[in-house]
Amino acid sequence: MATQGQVITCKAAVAWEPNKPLVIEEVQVAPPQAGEVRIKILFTALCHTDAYTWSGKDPEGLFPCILGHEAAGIVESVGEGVTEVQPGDHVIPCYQAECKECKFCKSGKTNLCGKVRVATGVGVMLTDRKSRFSINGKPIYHFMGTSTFSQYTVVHDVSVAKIDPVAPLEKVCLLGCGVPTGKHFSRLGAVWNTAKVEQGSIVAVFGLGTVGLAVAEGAKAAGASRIIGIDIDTKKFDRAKDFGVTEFINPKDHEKPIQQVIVDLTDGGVDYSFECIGNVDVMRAALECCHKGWGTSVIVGVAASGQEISTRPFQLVTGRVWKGTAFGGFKSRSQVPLLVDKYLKKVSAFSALLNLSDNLIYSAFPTFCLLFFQEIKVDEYITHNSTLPEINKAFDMMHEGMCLRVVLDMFV
Ligand SMILES: NC(=O)C1=CN([C@@H]2O[C@H](COP(=O)(O)OP(=O)(O)OC[C@H]3O[C@@H](n4cnc5c(N)ncnc54)[C@H](O)[C@@H]3O)[C@@H](O)[C@H]2O)C=CC1
Ligand SMILES: N[C@@H](CCC(=O)N[C@@H](CSC=O)C(=O)NCC(=O)O)C(=O)O
Ligand SMILES: [Zn+2]
Ligand SMILES: [Zn+2]
Repeated sequence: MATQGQVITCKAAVAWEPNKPLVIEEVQVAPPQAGEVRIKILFTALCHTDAYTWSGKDPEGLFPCILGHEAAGIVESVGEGVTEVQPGDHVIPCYQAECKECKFCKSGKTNLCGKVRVATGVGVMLTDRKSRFSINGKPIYHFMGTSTFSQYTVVHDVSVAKIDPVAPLEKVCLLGCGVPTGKHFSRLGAVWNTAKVEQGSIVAVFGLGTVGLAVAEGAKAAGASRIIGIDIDTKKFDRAKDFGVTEFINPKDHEKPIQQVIVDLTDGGVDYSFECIGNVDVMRAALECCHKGWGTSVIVGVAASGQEISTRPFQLVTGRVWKGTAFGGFKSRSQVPLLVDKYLKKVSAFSALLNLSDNLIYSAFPTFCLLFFQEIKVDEYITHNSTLPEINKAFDMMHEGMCLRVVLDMFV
């Protein structure tokens, strides 16, 4: 039966209150309005950021809401004026929009987009500042402009990446957040976009979850000579070797501050460090373990409301650089489809070569070819598969440190 223009009643995991178990509810999903797209979500993964907002520590967290932002699905219907996708298209909803028109998009300096952020930050759609989700007339807030813990969701058209229909949605759903955030994918992602790790660099990765391991993998591909993985959970260490980590440190094994331990081990500090946890004390350690004069530290983790970073300004005066990254610097609508192509090994070498200067093509060509044609790891980050009704157990696994990504089949 055609559902276009109709309210769809479907199942969704609703977060009624912070920290209270998600409840599988029958929700009503209104048809998309102008500039909106309704998507049938087939697979969604859980990211630590969902747990963060659910915990009540996100200043933008509103309840009741439908969490979820790492997913893939099929367009069910589109609102007026939507031209770039149509029903039946395979898509990845992107929490980071790309309108291609706002000053952010046009700047060439950032992947952040300003078009719908004001609405997605308060759980509504831009057109009328209302939610498309309700339960018996009670509105339920959207989350990150995606709300993928629902069998159907409505998103802004600037937040939809159309992908090759051949791609397995149960795998490429991971390209909606965590993996690209850290991964290089032919000189893209946090390691390349944000920090530009060079051959021979010493890299420290704090936090060996999906995001940290993707950073490690990217650093390895960039030619890092040492990749030091730091985690307080030693069961993370074995798996991390497969993602390129060469040395492990558990801060709990040391009396000295972890930054001092790393400085001592590296003749003055690392060239690059990445904080992939969301802990402001660790962010400080990650900056302070960087080498004087040039060390760069990238904040990837998301810290709780009220938390602030600090260090002695002398750390920066003496040449260390403190940066951050959102979605690894990727432009969502234009680059997520390329990541999918790369996963499918179909992307054209030519388009990537266009991104390189002549000198770089000449000097980096052999390395580039190696990187470009190497297989894209995505499946390796999926440690568990589950279903929507089992979502609370999936989050338990995350909190116990049992998993990397758990992918939920939304219709089982
Ligand atoms: N900036 C961005 O665009 C994105 C940021 N994130 C953020 O990145 C962070 C990591 O996300 P996931 O990998 O999904 O999380 P995760 O929970 O899978 O991994 C975090 C790791 O940090 C370790 N850890 C916790 N406290 C630690 C400490 N004090 N010292 C050392 N290790 C510690 C844990 O044992 C775990 O292995 C989260 O804060 C998440 O919100 C996630 C996606 C995108
Ligand atoms: N609402 C949060 C913001 C958290 C945050 O920084 N999110 C990251 C993505 S985390 C994905 O898993 C991000 O890209 N931020 C940029 C943005 O525009 O939100 C808070 O206020 O703490
Ligand atoms: Zn995420
Ligand atoms: Zn924009």
